Order: sequence, then structure tokens, then C-alpha cells
Amino acid sequence: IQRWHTSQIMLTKLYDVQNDHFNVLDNYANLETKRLEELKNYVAAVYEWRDNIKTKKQFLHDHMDVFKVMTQMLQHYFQIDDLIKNKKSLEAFKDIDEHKDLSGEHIVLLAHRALRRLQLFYAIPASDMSAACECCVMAKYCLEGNDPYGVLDWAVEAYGKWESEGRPECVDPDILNYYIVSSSVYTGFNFMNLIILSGPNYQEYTEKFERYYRLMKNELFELEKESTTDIMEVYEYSIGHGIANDFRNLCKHGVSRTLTKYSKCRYQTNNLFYRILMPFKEEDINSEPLIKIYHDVLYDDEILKIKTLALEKMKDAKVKSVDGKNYLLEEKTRSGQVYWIFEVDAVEYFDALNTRIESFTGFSTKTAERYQIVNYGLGGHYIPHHDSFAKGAENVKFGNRLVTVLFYLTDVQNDGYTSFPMLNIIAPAEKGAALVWNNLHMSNGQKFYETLHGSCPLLKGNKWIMTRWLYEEGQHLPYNWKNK
Ligand SMILES: O=C(O)CCC(=O)C(=O)O
Ligand SMILES: [Fe+2]
Repeated sequence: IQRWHTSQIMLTKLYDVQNDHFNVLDNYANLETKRLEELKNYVAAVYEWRDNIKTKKQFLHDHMDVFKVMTQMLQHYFQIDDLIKNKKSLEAFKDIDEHKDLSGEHIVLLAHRALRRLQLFYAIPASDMSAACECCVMAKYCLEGNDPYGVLDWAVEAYGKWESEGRPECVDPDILNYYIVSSSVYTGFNFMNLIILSGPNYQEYTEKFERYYRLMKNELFELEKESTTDIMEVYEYSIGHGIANDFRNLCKHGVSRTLTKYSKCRYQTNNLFYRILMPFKEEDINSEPLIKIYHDVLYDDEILKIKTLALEKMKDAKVKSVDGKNYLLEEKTRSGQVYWIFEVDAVEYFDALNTRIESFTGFSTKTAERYQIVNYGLGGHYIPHHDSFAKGAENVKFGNRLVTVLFYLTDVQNDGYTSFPMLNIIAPAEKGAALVWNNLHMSNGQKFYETLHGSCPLLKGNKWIMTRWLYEEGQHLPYNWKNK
């Protein structure tokens, strides 16, 4: 079953598929209208025929005429039958069958999760987010996702807005009660008291609360449901409370990059003769580990080509399980769509890009991994991690990921940063720029722990990146990686 999450490709696909559906429906409606018109015309013709016969009357006497009339009457039925069964319009519907999975609620499920993730990560109150109807839907999904605090957040909000918005029909207070009571029973905390204390119309519901409460109590205590852990808990588990918090703060507030004696911008030719005409715009971000931004190193026409190449083939991003054996779909650590480009698909163009990367990084791309394209949609993120492999997990032929070259294919305003929580650094997503950093100490190839980085959950827009990892093998290094 298709996972309809919030990346640009998925949204475009959903839009296109729905568009196809409506074309089919339009075609169906036209065929039906035509059929009904034909049916109407035919019935009118039969009436005329009948009136004609009636006035003549003589058909009752002539045996040939009787036979003719009866045959005609039979013919009428065949014709009517054809028009009623309407094969053509039914056939038009077959085109919809293959997209059947569009009519399920799973379509919004991942968008809900993305919204909830953003809400928890950035600590956004539900009141700032939507109207009563959406709040109600959010409460429902939170209940289904075993997220009782989410239910409370959204149901309380739905109650309040239901009142202030003149009680829209999309909000059913009975259902809200049911959600809240379930969550109360589940967590052992009586959320109803909170609602009753804060709500203006509580009397009329008190009785219902009681009823639901008893109902749920009987049903739910039997079930040993597992509560979902929220995104921050997953982050804390993986990188520790302090760093998770630093990451969150960086994503939330950003930092201004100040120029110090270690941090400068310059035109860089790297002693390449032809770069005198078109030097790289190099910006220092950090010295230990070395992090730099190269502005305008990927051109608009290239970006368009890359996106076109990847568009149809993007797959949900997966992460390695703790034991490193399996790939898991775990949206709380990473969510987005990914495609690893086959360079053979576009040799003529990647040759030039490889050369460019070699000129601004000074490292060979001969042993690099394939280019990886990622598209993050609403709520898309990547938990802080190291790009280098743990000891023992390196590539046997080429060693470890020495350098990361991360291209931004879109601008993202005010969020969607690449953040380095241990360095208190963010890099804004700037179309055409490449963020480059060393994952390993250049002197001995040991892992640079401070390169821990992640992608902030995306609050708006879409973020596209392309990554190229350069390996130890084939570089001029002061150590031999095979003897590390
Ligand atoms: O999207 C980003 O900003 C970071 C991506 C990243 O760290 C990775 O793909 O390894
Ligand atoms: Fe990374």
C-alpha cells in the first residue's frame, strides 16, 4: 500500500492521481448524460410510434401487421435494455480501479504524524495550528496512534473552537468525549476534569462523560496497549537529553553566523588557472572539524535535471536498525524520500560535477558513493547522526566516509537547516550551495564526534538535497586507512 507522506513528489503524485480520477468521473458523467438523453429520446419515439398505431387500430385485424407490431415491441425492449445497462459508461469506471487505494484514511495518516511531530518538536500549541474541524481529526488520529496527550491537546482545542466557531457540524462532541475518556482510562489521568473545569458548557456533558467513562473502563483495561514515544523521546534516547535539546533550540531559533578570525568569506581559485575567471565563493563555518559552504556551485539547469532524474524513482527513506542489519521505516528518526542516482544515467553531466567537486574540495571522487537525492516535506527531518561508519562497519574497499558534500537544491526560509548541535552551528538551505565537512580527523582518520548533525523538522515548503560522500581510499592522507 502506498505511503502518502508529505514530500513534494508524493503531493504531486496525489494531486495527479486525483486529477486522473476526476477526468474519469467527468467522462463518466458525460457518457451518462448522453445515455439518459438517448433514453429519453427513445422513449419519446416509442410514444410517438404507439400513438400512431393506436389511431390506426387496423393492426388488430391484419395477421402480418400483428406480427410486425409484436416484433417491434420486442425490439423496443432490447433497445431500452441496452440503454439502461449502459455498458460504455460502466467501462469508463474501470480506469479508476487501479487507484482504489486513494479513498482510505491512510492518505492523511502520515500528514497527521508530520504535524504532530512538528507540534512536539517546536512546542507549538494546538491553538496556533488549526480550526475546530481539523482539531477534531487530529484528536482522532492521536487516539488511533496511541498518543493520549495528543488527544488531550487537540480535543480540548476542538471543544473550545467548536464553541467559538458557532458549533460547526464537523465536530461531534460525543466523539470528542469518547476520545478523551479513552485517553483518560489509558493514562490513568482523568482528563475530563480538566475539560470540565475549563469548558463553558460542561453541565450538559457531565452525564455523557460518566457513561463513556464506564464504557471505556471496561473495554480498555483489558488491553495492554503500548504508548507511542514522541519524537523528542526518540531523539533523547539516541543522542542524549542535552544534545537533543541543543538541536531543538538551534532549529527553533537558528544562530547568526558571525565573522571571526576563523570565519571568513573569500573568492577561492584553489590554484586552478581557469577558476580565476569564475572563483568559488567559499565561506568558513568552522575550523575543527572543518566545515565550509561553497555558494552557487550547482546551477539551476543542473538542479532541474537532477530532480527530473530522481522524481519517478524516489522511495521512502529508511534507517539502519540498531544491530545494523535491517533497514527500517522509522519516521521518528528520519522522514523523507530518497533516491541514489545511477551516474550511468547521465554521465555527460555528472562528469562535470565530479570535476567541480574535486576542484573545491581538493579530494578525489573516484571512490565516492553514488549521489543521494533526498526530498523532505512538511515535518520531514533527520535525527542528528554521524555520516561516518562505526569501526568495523567501513567499506572494505574504500574505507570510511571522509568528507560529506551536501548540495541544497531548494531554498528553505527560516527552517529546514542542517544543524550541528555539538558545535552550535546551523547551515541554512540555500539553493545551489554545497555544505562540505570532514567527518574524520585528517591526521589519523579517527571519527570527529563533533560532526554530529541532523536536518531540522521542516515547518514549511519542501527541502531537496543531494549528497556525495568521498571516501578515504584514493586520497592523499598522512595515514594509511587500512592500518587504522
Ligand atoms: O538534510 C540535511 O540537512 C542533512 C542530511 C544528512 O545529514 C544526510 O543525508 O546524511
Ligand atoms: Fe548526515
